[in-house]
Amino acid sequence: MRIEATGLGKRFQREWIFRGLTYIFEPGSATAILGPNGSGKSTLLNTISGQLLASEGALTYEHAGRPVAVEDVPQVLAYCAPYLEVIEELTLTELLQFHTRFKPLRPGCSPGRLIELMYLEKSRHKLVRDFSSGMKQRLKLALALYADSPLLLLDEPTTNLDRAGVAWYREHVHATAPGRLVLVSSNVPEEYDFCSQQLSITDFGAQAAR
Ligand SMILES: Nc1ncnc2c1ncn2[C@@H]1O[C@H](COP(=O)(O)OP(=O)(O)OP(=O)(O)O)[C@@H](O)[C@H]1O
Repeated sequence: MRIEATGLGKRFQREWIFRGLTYIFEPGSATAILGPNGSGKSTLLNTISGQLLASEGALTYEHAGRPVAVEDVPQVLAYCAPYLEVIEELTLTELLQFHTRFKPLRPGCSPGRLIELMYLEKSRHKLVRDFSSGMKQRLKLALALYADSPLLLLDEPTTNLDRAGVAWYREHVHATAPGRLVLVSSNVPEEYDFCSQQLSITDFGAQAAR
């Protein structure tokens, strides 16, 4: 997956959140999007994923040498973010069966295997609503990391995770990132230190856009 941003800008009403971003996200690369709270990292990820419309500039997507239309980006995208929820009325097993009908897991990974990888065997019949916040985050991360998708977006991936959870994230992001285009929005080095590229939003974010 390759994404090219040209003169990309986003504003809400009169407030520019970022402006003038020209950048190529190369296939197989991992990029950390860095910046303080409120600087526009999530807005940038949502714009790049096509969920928010850019206010100016252009985004082009390419996968396996073919252009991808913005409306087809959800099919190639796996996204984990604090503001994206899973269906809480289902048990873990039901949720995995439902979710993977639309977002298949990578070859060789089944819902049963994912439960083992998450160390959630004892909770397979528990309602997701009754998961702790850390269990829920591990579930959301596992669904994104192990999705069979060439584009992986992670927004503050260790939210709600304890030390063991952070170590789990690091192990599994290392296992699943290679070969995909990965963007990580973060302030925490241990979330993004595997990324070979860094993009500081303060270079084209709200301050720079004024
Ligand atoms: N839908 C919206 N309408 C108006 N303003 C918005 C909207 N979404 C975000 N903003 C504003 O855009 C700015 C950037 O927010 P954003 O969530 O992208 O920052 P962030 O860098 O991800 O922050 P954090 O690190 O705290 O998650 C903030 O000032 C926020 O209030």
